[in-house]
Amino acid sequence: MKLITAVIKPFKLEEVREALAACGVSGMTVTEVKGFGRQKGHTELYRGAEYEVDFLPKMKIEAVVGDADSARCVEAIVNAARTGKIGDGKIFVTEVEKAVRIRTGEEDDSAV
Ligand SMILES: Nc1ncnc2c1ncn2[C@@H]1O[C@H](COP(=O)(O)OP(=O)(O)OP(=O)(O)O)[C@@H](O)[C@H]1O
Repeated sequence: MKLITAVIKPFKLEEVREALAACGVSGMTVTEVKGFGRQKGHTELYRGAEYEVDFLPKMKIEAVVGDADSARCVEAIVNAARTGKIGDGKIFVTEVEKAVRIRTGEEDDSAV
């Protein structure tokens, strides 16, 4: 299994959620975060206003998916989250050793 962590522009959350659902992703965790990338010190547009600050609001999406689905999900996120402007975000993919659905005790691929 893989953990896909995507940091995206907040207004793209719904589009990314729909794109992941279309990929068969059945669960995800979303957190409001702040961060910066290379654009630090430069101007980024957020809700129509220009900011020159260190940290900008972002949404972090975490989804654990089967190995076979990972590449397709990453592509779906890229397509849904891209505006072509700075600050579109990043995607990180990491290995997941174990998953358990607490209610049933199902494990790994059956649990995600
Ligand atoms: N190396 C990193 N490690 C962890 N989080 C990161 C990293 N780079 C970016 N992020 C997170 O992703 C968010 C969006 O990154 P951002 O799109 O600004 O990256 P960038 O490299 O500057 O790309 P761009 O040139 O498209 O703006 C940041 O606000 C931060 O929360």
